[in-house]
Amino acid sequence: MALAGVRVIELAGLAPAPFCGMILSDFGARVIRVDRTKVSMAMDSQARGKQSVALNLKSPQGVAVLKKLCLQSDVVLEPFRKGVMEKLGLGPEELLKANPRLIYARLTGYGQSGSYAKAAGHDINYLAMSGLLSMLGRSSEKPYAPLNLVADFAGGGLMCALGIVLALLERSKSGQGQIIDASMVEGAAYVGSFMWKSRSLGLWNRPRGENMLDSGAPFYDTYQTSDGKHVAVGAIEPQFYDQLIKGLGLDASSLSPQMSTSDWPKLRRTFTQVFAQKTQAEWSKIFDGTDACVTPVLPLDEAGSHPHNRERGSFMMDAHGEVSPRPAPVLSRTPARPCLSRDPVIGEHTRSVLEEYGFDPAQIEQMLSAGVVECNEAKARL
Ligand SMILES: C[C@H](CCC[C@@H](C)[C@H]1CC[C@H]2[C@@H]3[C@H](O)C[C@@H]4C[C@H](O)CC[C@]4(C)[C@H]3C[C@H](O)[C@]12C)C(=O)SCCNC(=O)CCNC(=O)[C@H](O)C(C)(C)COP(=O)(O)OP(=O)(O)OC[C@H]1O[C@@H](n2cnc3c(N)ncnc32)[C@H](O)[C@@H]1OP(=O)(O)O
Repeated sequence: MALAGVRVIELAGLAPAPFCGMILSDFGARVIRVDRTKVSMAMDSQARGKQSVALNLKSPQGVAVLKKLCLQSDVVLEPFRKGVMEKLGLGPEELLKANPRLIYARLTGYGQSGSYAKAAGHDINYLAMSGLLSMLGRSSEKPYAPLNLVADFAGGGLMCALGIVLALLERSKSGQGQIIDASMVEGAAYVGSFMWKSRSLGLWNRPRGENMLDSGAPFYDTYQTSDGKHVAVGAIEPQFYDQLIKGLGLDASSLSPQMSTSDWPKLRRTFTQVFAQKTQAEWSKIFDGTDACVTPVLPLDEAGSHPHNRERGSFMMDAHGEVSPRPAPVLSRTPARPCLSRDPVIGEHTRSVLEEYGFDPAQIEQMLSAGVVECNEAKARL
């Protein structure tokens, strides 16, 4: 796999960093997640392929253990507020001095500088600060955050994984590591660059929810079908729009021109009435195989069984029967091979990892009895 041989130390955090770690693991990196001790259940639901070491970083010995792990690793990924690692004596200065090849990835909401740098926050806050949240939401409704997708995952975990891969590539030429300051505000905004760079095209001239791509256009929206499900319509280009009108059984000459924005509300009412006359499956039968850009709105537990997704194997089932998306993109020669076995129990691999990284059994036993580490391999076998 593309990242085979890369060793990552992921410090346990909330959603974004675990997603970054899962991406690296799916594409072949070895990811050792450092969990807190005295925690019963992992907060990480994106843990496939990872190993878990339970380590108390509030103890000097715990800090020394992490330093030794990072000495022999390629990447350290930390999900904490600015300054936390420095407070622990694990800041970039210390770790890069010991291991100049280390890639020190810092995934935060607001970045390592600026007045908000030490403020708590979550996806919706970062999305709001990026500027993008102001564009999300239907006309006359307040802005809404699309799940915690944009800042946490697209602009956070995924962007941080990109940064790590870029730094690994650069290190293959320079031999040097570096620090990655991954701000979710900036990552989200960067993902949304098109919104800034397409303003000159007049795409966003109207109020929120009245533009072509923000639910203003009737030919770019969702509609309820007679069985209470929905279809998505994205017939932007005239040649696709013509096929939409044809599939709906409407007479184009009786409708207002597609781009007559003042007639969009009336056109939407017409589409709403027509789509409500058939089931989602009936509309799929009509539109599948055409370029009308009409697709079923699939719930999570149906996406994997849709013929197109099934034919591609777009979703995977792990050893426990849990279905989730397969890693993307598909690399032809070195595709990801996601782990299908269960997620690690906290501390399951503490002993094996510490032995591998040069700690002798007596040292491990001493740290175990001192509460510096937790070894839960037995619990994992239950
Ligand atoms: C929208 C998302 C949030 C989604 C969260 C959900 C995924 C989870 C929310 C509720 C969870 C469920 C719930 O808890 C119930 C169940 C519990 C069960 O155990 C698991 C299943 C649950 C169902 C559980 C499942 C899920 O986890 C939930 C549904 C987001 O937006 S996430 C993005 C958040 N923002 C960032 O990541 C930006 C950077 N980080 C930060 O800004 C801060 O970390 C943050 C997030 C504001 C938290 O601040 P906090 O004060 O808590 O921490 P920090 O200041 O970062 O300091 C960390 C301290 O911890 C110490 N530490 C770290 N590692 C260790 C260690 N190994 N040993 C000892 N100590 C450690 C570190 O030294 C710091 O200590 P100090 O504070 O003293 O410096």
